[in-house]
Order: sequence, then C-alpha cells, then structure tokens
Amino acid sequence: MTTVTVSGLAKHYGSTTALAAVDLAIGVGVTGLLGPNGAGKSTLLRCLATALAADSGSVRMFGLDPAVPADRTEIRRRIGYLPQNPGLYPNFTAYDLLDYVAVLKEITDTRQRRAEVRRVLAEVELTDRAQTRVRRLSGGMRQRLGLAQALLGDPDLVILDEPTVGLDPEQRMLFRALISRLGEQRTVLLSTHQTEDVGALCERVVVMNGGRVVFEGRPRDLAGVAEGRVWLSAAPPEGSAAYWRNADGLYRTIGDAPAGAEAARPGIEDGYLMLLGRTAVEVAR
Ligand SMILES: Nc1ncnc2c1ncn2[C@@H]1O[C@H](COP(=O)(O)OP(=O)(O)OP(=O)(O)O)[C@@H](O)[C@H]1O
Repeated sequence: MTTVTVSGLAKHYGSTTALAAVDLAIGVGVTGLLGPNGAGKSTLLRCLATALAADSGSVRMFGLDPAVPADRTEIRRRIGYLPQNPGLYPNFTAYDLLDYVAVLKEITDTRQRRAEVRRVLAEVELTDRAQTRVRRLSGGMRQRLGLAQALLGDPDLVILDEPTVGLDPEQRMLFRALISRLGEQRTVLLSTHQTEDVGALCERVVVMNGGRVVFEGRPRDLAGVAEGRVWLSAAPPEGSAAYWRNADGLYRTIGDAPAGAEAARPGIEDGYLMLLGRTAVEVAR
C-alpha cells in the first residue's frame, strides 16, 4: 500500500536547485534514500516531514495534502521525524526531553505519556540514562534519543535523516534491528551514506543526484546496475582512475575490464557508483 506519493516536487534555495521535479511512491516497509552530499535528500525529507514547503509539485501522505492546513495537522499526528541535526536541548534530561516532545505530540494524559516515554526509552536501550542530561550523553546516545523522540506516539510514517551517522557497530546493529522491526508494519524512509545499511535493512532504495531521483528499486537491482562492470586484477589497471586495492591485495575496478582481470560480483556500492558516474556523464552532455 502506498503511504506517500510525491509528484513533480521542486524546491530552490535562491539559484540552487535542491529538488528538481521529484516523483516518488513509497509504501510500508523500509526505504533507503542514497545520494551524494547536496543531492537533495534532507530537503526531500524536510518537505515530507512538513517542516519545509516546496515551491511546486504535490505530496500526498495517507491520502492527505500537507499544503492544506487541516490535513497538515493530521499528517503531523501520524509521522515521526528525526532531522539531521535534531538540536536536542542540552540541559534537559533524556526523560524530560521525551516528555516535552510527547506533550507537543498531544499525548496529554500524564499516565499514558509516562508509559509512552518509558516505552521509547526502552526501545532505544536508554532506560538507564533516563535521568542523564542530554549534554552528558555520548553522540551515539543522543542519536538514539533522537530516534526515540521520532517513535513517540507510534507513528505510521517514520522519517529518519541519517539515523546511523556516528554510531559504533553495536549501536548500528541496535538501530538496524529497531528500524527493521518498525518497517514490518509502518513506512520508514531513511537517508544514509552507508550502502551497507541499505543492503542490511531496506526493501526499496531510492538514489538521488542533483535534486533528481536517478534510481528506484530493490537493493539487488541497484547492485545489478554494475553487473559485468566490476573487475579484480592482481596488478593495478592502466588508464583507470576508478580502482582501489582491497583487503586481499587485489585491485577492484569499476568500468571497463582491465587486462587480465576477472569479473567480480557487484555490490550495492558498485551499482551506486556506476549510477552516479553514468548520471554525471549524462548531466555533462
Ligand atoms: N537552507 C538552505 N539554504 C540554502 N541552500 C540550501 C539550504 N539547504 C540546503 N541547501 C542546498 O540545497 C542542496 C540540497 O541540499 P540537501 O541538504 O537537501 O542535500 P543532502 O542530499 O541532504 O546532502 P547531505 O548528504 O550533505 O546532507 C545543496 O546544494 C545545499 O547546499
């Protein structure tokens, strides 16, 4: 079932085009948004979180239109949003911060609010830090607190802007487990620079570049973009800039086959790099 439909969405900041006519349909499950710096990911997520109005185009969420004030209020009741820089008040304790956000989310019954704050603290494994002030939490713990506030009120759509940034491997595992659980029944849209996150978590992947969607499909189809274009060779390939030496001491090249190279199975990252390379060439033409 489609939760979010985006049609011809455009957003400019002065002469910068952040979104250039984005079309997208997102349904229940976890969708990953990949793209280089400045691709427009945060701008798109902010538009969907109703934190930013686009210049043109339309969005429908749960069949509602965020441009209509009454619909916007209803949408806000049904979404959770973790911005890129959540700006958590440093002097609040983790508990008080969540309690405050829960009030903003209209959970007015005190007992219900207490239970909900405790629930999300437990979800992100911060129960034992409930009374710690935000400024005393580690970066990863703050990120978990940011996720916790997005989960308050059990939203139908969870929008996460780079949720795994700055997490150690253990915390990343915790996030992955949590996000994949969420995605069983809800729509989760997350941006990331980690292609491993996409492979591990996402049923769908959207790649953006230059304010446009340049790929939409399954992670394995993104890997497939580089099918027959990834090579391993014992010697550095001549004339190719796109190679690196892997842990086995072999040279991995993306593009044309170097002399004496063997074909390698492409991964998501290979497909992503191919796609951006190809797009860059198309844009340059
Ligand atoms: N508030 C703003 N004022 C002016 N320009 C902006 C603003 N926000 C974003 N931009 C510009 O819009 C473009 C898209 O930025 P956006 O933050 O959406 O990209 P992104 O894909 O999220 O990048 P990153 O991966 O670096 O977070 C960039 O060129 C950026 O410099």
